[in-house]
Amino acid sequence: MAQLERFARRLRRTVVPAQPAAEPVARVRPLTSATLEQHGTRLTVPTYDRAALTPAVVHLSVGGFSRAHQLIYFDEVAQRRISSGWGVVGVGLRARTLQEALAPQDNLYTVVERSPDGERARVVGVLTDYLFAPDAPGAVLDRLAHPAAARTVFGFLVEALDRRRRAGTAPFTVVSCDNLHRNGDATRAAVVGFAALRDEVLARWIADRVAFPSSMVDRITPQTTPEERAAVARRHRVDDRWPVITEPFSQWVIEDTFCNGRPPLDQVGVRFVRDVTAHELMKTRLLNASHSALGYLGTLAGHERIDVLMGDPLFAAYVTRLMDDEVTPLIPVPEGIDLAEYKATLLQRFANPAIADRLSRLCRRGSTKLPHHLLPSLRQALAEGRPHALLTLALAGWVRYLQRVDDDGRPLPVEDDRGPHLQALALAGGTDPRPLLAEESVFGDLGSVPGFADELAGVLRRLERDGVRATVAAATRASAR
Ligand SMILES: NC(=O)c1ccc[n+]([C@@H]2O[C@H](COP(=O)([O-])OP(=O)(O)OC[C@H]3O[C@@H](n4cnc5c(N)ncnc54)[C@H](O)[C@@H]3O)[C@@H](O)[C@H]2O)c1
Ligand SMILES: O=P(O)(O)OC[C@@H](O)[C@@H](O)[C@H](O)[C@H](O)CO
Repeated sequence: MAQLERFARRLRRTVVPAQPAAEPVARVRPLTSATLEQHGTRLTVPTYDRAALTPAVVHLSVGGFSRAHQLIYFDEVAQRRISSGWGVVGVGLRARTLQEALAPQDNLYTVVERSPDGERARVVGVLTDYLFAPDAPGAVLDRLAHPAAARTVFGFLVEALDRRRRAGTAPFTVVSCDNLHRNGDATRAAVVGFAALRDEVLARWIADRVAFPSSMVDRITPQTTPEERAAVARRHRVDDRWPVITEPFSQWVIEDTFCNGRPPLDQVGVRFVRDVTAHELMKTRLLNASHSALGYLGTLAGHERIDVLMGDPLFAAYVTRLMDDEVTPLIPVPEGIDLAEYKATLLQRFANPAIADRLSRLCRRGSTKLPHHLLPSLRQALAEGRPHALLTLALAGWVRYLQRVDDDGRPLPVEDDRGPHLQALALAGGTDPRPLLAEESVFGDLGSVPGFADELAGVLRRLERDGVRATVAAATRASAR
């Protein structure tokens, strides 16, 4: 629990107050290598020689989260002079926007860590280069191994590994940082499967020689809004085109199976373990499932932010009971973790008003998240005859959300690649979830578990008849008895 204790200490420590005391207002300067020294009088900036960094890590798909999480750990490795051997090259596959933002600022960017007490900002320098793959596939492959034309993450990885194999070079380790069950195994299956489509020998070489450690990543990082960008300029006098706002808490647990050198991340707070499963289950089944439950039910009740929702005793009690009564009995406790303390920290993190995470972010991509975070608990509770009314209510919240109207009749935006299809099924069923539950790619066999469809239908009827607040209150009361 050392990490959690550090987190609590950091929350208590005084940092830049959200409303700084009056002081002479410094000029807002752009962020570039040339202005770093000036920003250094107000913010933490890289003090290491960026030009001396070896670009040893390629991060595919750089988003707000990776900039606030994985890259911070590598930045710490450089900043604390542990090693200059772990610079990061970012690769974008979908959108050019981040490259457009970072190129004029020499790939520097600001991360603002916000707690209820105030905030601290640092400039991250460990991103030595950023490539937009569709514009520069050869350069991306050069970084990973050496050139060709690929389009997807798997295409790039397979091509690069093939070049290494042909050149007799050792393969690299592939670390997945997605919130997926056994994310390393899932990545291995996808990469090996992709390779097998073109060359069985290559596929076997990858299966035998490449390490795909699973990892658990955690740091709540909302999407940066234009208002946040303006606030960073106002408070920290740094004109960053795309800063990142994040919380003080951060956790990264990785399986110790690297095949070709391991970054010294253990010296900057990363935990290496033999098997990450217990950590991953704790995080995804408690944090991510609760996020989804609060996202859907809170949105139906007309809320927009999770910190405000957590200030509503009804929802705070609901999520506490959901975690304590229904999820905790189903998950193993990772070594060295005090689950009660972990859950208390989660409640505190959700309620952090300085982060003000939007429920719309928590609601997106339900069809990919629920099958990993919520449905496994529900299925397991049903199989073991354990309490599951609050999990069922969370699922009913998603069904109602797919029907796209909140309790006051306001329309809801659904951000999900499979949204239109699932919405049509949810709407066709009304309070009968059977058409939706028949979608086995999302629900597996849940629809055929005896009695479950009727149970879910009962909750959907109550939501329609009594509204979300009364339904949440009744289910939480019943759980407490
Ligand atoms: N934000 C958080 O609090 C948080 C915390 C832990 C884990 N995560 C995980 O990190 C990942 C990114 O989240 P984020 O908040 O940074 O989002 P984001 O929208 O800021 O970044 C996502 C990035 O991935 C790219 N991308 C999306 N789909 C892709 C695809 N099919 N192929 C290649 N690139 C693709 C996007 O272009 C973008 O650069 C998600 O898997 C999320 O679950 C996020
Ligand atoms: O990023 P998503 O859409 O998979 O999930 C939304 C949040 O639950 C997630 O980003 C959490 O904030 C994160 O997993 C915390 O570490």
